[in-house]
Amino acid sequence: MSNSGYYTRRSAVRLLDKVMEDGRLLNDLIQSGGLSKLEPADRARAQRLALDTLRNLERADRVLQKHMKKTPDLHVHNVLRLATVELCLGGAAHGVVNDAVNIVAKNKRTAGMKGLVNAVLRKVDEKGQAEWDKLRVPRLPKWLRKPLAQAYGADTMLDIEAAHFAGAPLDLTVKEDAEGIAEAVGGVVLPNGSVRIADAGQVTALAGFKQGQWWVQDAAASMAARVLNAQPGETVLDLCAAPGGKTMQVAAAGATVTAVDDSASRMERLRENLKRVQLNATVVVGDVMAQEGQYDAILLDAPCSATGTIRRHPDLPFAKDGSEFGDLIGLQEVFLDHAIGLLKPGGRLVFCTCSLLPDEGEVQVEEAAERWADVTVDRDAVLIDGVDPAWITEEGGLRLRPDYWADKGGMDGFYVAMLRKGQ
Ligand SMILES: C[S@@+](CC[C@H](N)C(=O)[O-])C[C@H]1O[C@@H](n2cnc3c(N)ncnc32)[C@H](O)[C@@H]1O
Repeated sequence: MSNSGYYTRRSAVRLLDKVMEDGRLLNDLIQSGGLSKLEPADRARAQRLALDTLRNLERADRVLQKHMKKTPDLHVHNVLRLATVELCLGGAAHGVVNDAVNIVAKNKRTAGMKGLVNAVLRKVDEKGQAEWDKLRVPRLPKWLRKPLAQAYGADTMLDIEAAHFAGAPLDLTVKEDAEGIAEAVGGVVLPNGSVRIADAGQVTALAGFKQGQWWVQDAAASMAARVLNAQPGETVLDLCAAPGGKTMQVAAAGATVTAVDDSASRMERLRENLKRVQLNATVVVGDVMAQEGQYDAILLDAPCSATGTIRRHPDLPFAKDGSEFGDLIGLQEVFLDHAIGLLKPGGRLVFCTCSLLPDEGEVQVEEAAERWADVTVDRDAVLIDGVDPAWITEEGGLRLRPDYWADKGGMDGFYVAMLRKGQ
């Protein structure tokens, strides 16, 4: 790391503090300028340091416990955690330890801890790496581990945690010619038609970005629009659409799309995305519940706990505690009922969430089918390319998990189901 290492590391620690203290998500912090004072290369490094620390937090704490009598305050603890992860992943001790000591020393509130930070990190440097290699794969915090273990069993839970720890490759959804694009970007075509790149580097520098030939979207998330299977000329309502990964798939299929989302800033990104890939949609910044009309097909990608995306967002288990999930589940139910009301007779609706919690997937669909006498779950519709029939659940939806396709680099946790309205 260059001599800007100090500012980079201090910024990364500040991100960690805000995730853990204020429950803020890393992406939101970065998008609202959390790293704006850094040069682009240092910004990327700070983000990577924060992500590495969160992914390895349990391991860092286990190593630190051995060399400290008491847990220090959160900020000092985060300085130690970040440095421990760097040291144990092979970082050069001189820079790592000096910067950690300076971060603590230059803050009046924590200056008195600089001796401790120095002493602890010297011990971590001496012994940490040998201890590190013997540590277990980090586990999810109890509040999330418990419901997931209940849903999937203890063994699967370990597989899911291993997938979270492994992180995620970059997946692209292509407009056309997956083989050609895979060759151009040095990737492979996945069984569902997405293109996967193991070590992508800067996304905007990849072949075909400027020409709008593809967009970034996890392979699992791309399954929702594939299940919807929009046809040219159909009217499709994309509810909760921003930043538009699925809108672009539906528009690319030739359907007439209306994309709705109540976040003006996220819809600005959707507009930019549509422009880059040269596709069209009617863009509505508005509430799901305010939508009217009748559509051939609807895609509802409801706001959810996002617990399926922990591979990419290891901050989530530390920023959240599950307390807002009840409200989200309530919202999903209300949105689902409103969306069903907007279907033409004979119309179809895809409900999806990037959640691993059955309450945000299987249970929603099962209960909606009970509430609506003229709505059925179409279990054949989810059997698309790349789907193992064993992934189809009792009520007829598709449960995708991070431990699936383990040999290919996994996939996000996701749920998709197709509901059909009677004539
Ligand atoms: C899972 S994200 C959507 C991702 C998007 N479908 C895609 O593929 O890129 C959920 C979205 O729901 C939107 N949302 C939340 N509450 C909403 C509401 N009441 N009305 C409209 N959109 C809402 C959020 O702004 C967020 O963009």
